[in-house]
Amino acid sequence: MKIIPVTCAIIIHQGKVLLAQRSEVMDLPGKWEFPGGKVEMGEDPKACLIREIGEELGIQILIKTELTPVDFDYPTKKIRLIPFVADWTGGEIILAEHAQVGWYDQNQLFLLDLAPADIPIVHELTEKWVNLVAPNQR
Ligand SMILES: Nc1nc2c([nH]c(=O)n2[C@H]2C[C@H](O)[C@@H](COP(=O)(O)OP(=O)(O)OP(=O)(O)O)O2)c(=O)[nH]1
Repeated sequence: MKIIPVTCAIIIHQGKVLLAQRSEVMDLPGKWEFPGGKVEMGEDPKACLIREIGEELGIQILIKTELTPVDFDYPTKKIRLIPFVADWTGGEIILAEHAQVGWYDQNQLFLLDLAPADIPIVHELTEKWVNLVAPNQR
């Protein structure tokens, strides 16, 4: 089975992280994830993420750092989830696809019913938190 590349954004704002809950009509209904989506043929992953965040949330982001991609096999597909830490630089959030979004403290993330591919990313985020978030934002 071919691996589908998917980008996702860890948007950190005022010391909190934006998580989105997938809606009933999406794959993995009800699961929480970092917003993003599939990379199109020939598309640069960062360009994909900027496009997906614009489409899904209606906001602009500035991509800062890439975390470690996660390969995950779901029953019907294999994905490579490519996470980028990003700042929210403009626009107001208007949901186009997700059921809801929320801003969470780093230590609340494991309380959510996360998409399984996101769990290693949340671990890495927790480990690197002090390096990723300035002291006045924590
Ligand atoms: N966007 C995103 N998708 C994730 C995450 N974790 C995870 O397992 N996935 C899965 C869910 C989907 O099976 C796949 C991404 O599909 P998607 O539905 O978000 O992407 P898309 O908007 O480009 O898809 P489509 O509706 O056009 O087919 O990756 C995550 O943190 N963010």
